Amino acid sequence: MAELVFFTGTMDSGKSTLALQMDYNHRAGGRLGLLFTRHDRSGEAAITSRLGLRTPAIEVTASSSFWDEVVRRRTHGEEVDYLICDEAQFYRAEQVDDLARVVDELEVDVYAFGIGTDFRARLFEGSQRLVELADRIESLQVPTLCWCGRRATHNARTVGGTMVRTGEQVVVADITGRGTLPPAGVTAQGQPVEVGYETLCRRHYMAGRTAATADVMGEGEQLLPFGE
Ligand SMILES: Nc1ncnc2c1ncn2[C@@H]1O[C@H](COP(=O)(O)OP(=O)(O)O)[C@@H](O)[C@H]1O
Ligand SMILES: Cc1cn([C@H]2C[C@H](O)[C@@H](COP(=O)(O)O)O2)c(=O)[nH]c1=O
Repeated sequence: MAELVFFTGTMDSGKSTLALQMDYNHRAGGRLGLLFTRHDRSGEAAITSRLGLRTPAIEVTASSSFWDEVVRRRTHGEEVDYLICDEAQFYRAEQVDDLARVVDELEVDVYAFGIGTDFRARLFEGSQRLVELADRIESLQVPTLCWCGRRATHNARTVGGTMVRTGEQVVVADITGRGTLPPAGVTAQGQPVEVGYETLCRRHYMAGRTAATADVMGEGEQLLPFGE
């Protein structure tokens, strides 16, 4: 039975790496699949991992139809056994419905990867629909850590180094100080903005405390060892 699986975790938790590993393993097992992404940080139609892997992918746009893509390819004799869908938080709800239909009616496995919530701790449209429809939801196994040592659960956005809670939902950018992107992002409309992201535990997300403000912590607050 084909299935729709949603692999989710914070930014930088290894989703794209896992997406490429899944593709590699299925391909090695003789299955054929298609790779999709939307707004990858590289600015290209590709799935890129911070471990250095990069594989070309089909760019999903607001009008893309997964159903049409699979049916068209199969009509031309192409085998399609599975879909790898990265940055799935950016997909429209209708496109996730489409993915579920591809699973149920075409018997194609769909492996979707994405962050659950945005910088305001609100579900992205694509992630919400995946949570509603997926056969299984898998959390990434290697936790990213907050500066305090706790497991990070939230994605904070900084503008010019300061954490913000308002702004456009989609601003493509990297974790501050990591990756190849400068500390700048680009909105869905292509506007440049000075944006970075940082993964935080809920406590520090709610308090608005990023690593930059850790050295001016309130009294009584201590760095915690990993796991607590
Ligand atoms: N130099 C490195 N050495 C070991 N692991 C690394 C290195 N760089 C990145 N990683 C791993 O890659 C993960 C990020 O993978 P990636 O697939 O880009 O994440 P995501 O798609 O979730 O944003 C990090 O959490 C870390 O585990
Ligand atoms: C929290 C948040 C993130 N984004 C963007 C930033 C990155 O380009 C991607 C996430 O990429 P990753 O592979 O999971 O690291 O999403 C955004 O546009 N809006 C947000 O609120």
